[in-house]
Amino acid sequence: MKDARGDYHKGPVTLRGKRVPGSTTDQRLLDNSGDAEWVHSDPWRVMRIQAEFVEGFGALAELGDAVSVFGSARVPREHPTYELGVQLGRGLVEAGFAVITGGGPGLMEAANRGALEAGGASVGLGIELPFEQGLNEYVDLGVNFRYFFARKTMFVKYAQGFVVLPGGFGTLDELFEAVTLVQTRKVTSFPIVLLGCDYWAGLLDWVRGSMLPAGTIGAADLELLHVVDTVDEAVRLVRGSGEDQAARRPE
Ligand SMILES: C/C(=C\CNc1ncnc2c1ncn2[C@@H]1O[C@H](COP(=O)(O)O)[C@@H](O)[C@H]1O)CO
Repeated sequence: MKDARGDYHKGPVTLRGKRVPGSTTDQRLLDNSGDAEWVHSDPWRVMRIQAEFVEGFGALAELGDAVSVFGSARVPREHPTYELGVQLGRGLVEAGFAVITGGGPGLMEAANRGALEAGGASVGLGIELPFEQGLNEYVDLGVNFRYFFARKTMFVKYAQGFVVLPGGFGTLDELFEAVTLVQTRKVTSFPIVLLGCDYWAGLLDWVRGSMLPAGTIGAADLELLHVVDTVDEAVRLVRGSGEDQAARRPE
């Protein structure tokens, strides 16, 4: 609406001069003619983003203790690392955790499969991709996201820790998002476990041999990553942190 000075106010936004629209918001709302391009505009995008958060929070609020598992979308079922993923899903459920993955194929499917077969909650947070394959068949609670950043919030908000299986760029993105949140203390008591010493050795060497001497991380930051070779060790590390959190929880 226009004020006495002729300024046009649209929520917190003030428009002046040639930016003042020739029609009011109500006029545009009630005018059914014209093209439908507006549904693809940023304000509508914000509504869809909000809806993703609301739906994600609603679906996961009662999940209970959970661990997010990341790993390659490309590892086939016959590969030994797939079996490691199945065992991880199983081990986490036996330790009392729900398992949250990206809901896709490969090692996500493996962890969901282990979780489901062990009788636990098996969550898949799917993402809309051009080459999307849908949720894997071992997900029993699935939420599909259009936006990576909304989905990432769910991985952190509803988990007590992360276990990271071998993976590519997607897995590294999720790993370093978590590391940054812990490093900047946006989340606390949040173990990040890399499962597969051989696979992760090169990355860890580079972190120690290049990042540390360059001063882009501190020595204490190295402690943020736990690298292990067995499911038992991974589960022990995330369970340990769960106990820390329980001890600090108010009565
Ligand atoms: C590549 C293929 C399918 C991709 N489908 C995905 N579905 C769900 N989540 C995915 C998918 N691809 C990547 N992600 C996320 O990134 C991580 C795996 O990425 P990487 O590059 O394979 O390591 C994973 O944790 C997901 O959250 C068809 O083969």
